[in-house]
Amino acid sequence: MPTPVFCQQVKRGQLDCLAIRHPLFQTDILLQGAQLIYFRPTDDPQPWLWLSRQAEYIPGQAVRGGIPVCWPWFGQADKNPAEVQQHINDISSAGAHGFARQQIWQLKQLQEKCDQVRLTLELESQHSEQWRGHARASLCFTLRRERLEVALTSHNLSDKTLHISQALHSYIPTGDIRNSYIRGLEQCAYRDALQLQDGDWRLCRQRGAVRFAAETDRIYFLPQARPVRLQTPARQWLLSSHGSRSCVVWNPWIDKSRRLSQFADDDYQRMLCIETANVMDDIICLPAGRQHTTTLTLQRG
Ligand SMILES: O=P(O)(O)OC[C@H]1O[C@H](O)[C@H](O)[C@@H](O)[C@@H]1O
Repeated sequence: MPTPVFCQQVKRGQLDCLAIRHPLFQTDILLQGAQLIYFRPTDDPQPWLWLSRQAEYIPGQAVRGGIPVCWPWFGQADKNPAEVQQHINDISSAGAHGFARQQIWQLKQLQEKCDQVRLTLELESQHSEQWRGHARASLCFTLRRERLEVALTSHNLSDKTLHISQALHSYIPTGDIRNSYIRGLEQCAYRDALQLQDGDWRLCRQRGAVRFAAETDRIYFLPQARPVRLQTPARQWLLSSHGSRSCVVWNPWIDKSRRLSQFADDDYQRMLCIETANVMDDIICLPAGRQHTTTLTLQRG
């Protein structure tokens, strides 16, 4: 790799961080979890991702904000399809959202240009205490003034079929959650993780825009990849995806905010998560040697 001009490795608390100071934008990406925690075009006064003011930068603990990577399983292990669970050694002790967000990724590629920076981080996972699988996760960031693109590739390095659930767990800022809404999910079926019906998360259908007036934790199923628009009081965001047919929408609201780590009691008013996912019916099935890429593009709407 040529000597970087815009990118340098710095410390954020106890964690190593790639700080990119390009004339057109600024980004911070932690090597732990390949977690992007900051992105702001130089001519924009506001960062594009929400990051907790109580964020802690400690080894082995995901930071609350930015874009954590949930891989090779999403959410609680026991809520995953049996195909995903079969690769997890001890379901009862398996942490939520897999292990990739707590591990150190390696910088494999950095390409700096006058209008963009592209960098790729990789994590190779062999059989471990937690997981029976051999796969490589690569996260390629393409950073430009007008858009942020994140591509997560899972590559099955084993000789057996592998099943993965995952999400790019984007935390988006809003000035006021009660005056924010999402368009693009109208008529989509979703599972409501806060309502049980016959032992399963209740299956519902979205009527109109998604609005927020209570705790929200839903998995939407998209019949085909389509962009999602978030309207907040001051801004509109456009999230586009490829390789994903499921989208998680989450806001912890009042009670859960009090229980969350690295989260102020009133933070729920200023954030929401729109997660580009591959979960439930949309998990990734990778035959030996195959790979799959899921891409999120975030831009101002
Ligand atoms: O607190 P974390 O492990 O980061 O999870 C935060 C949230 O992630 C997802 O959005 C899940 O759907 C939620 O159920 C969960 O509360």
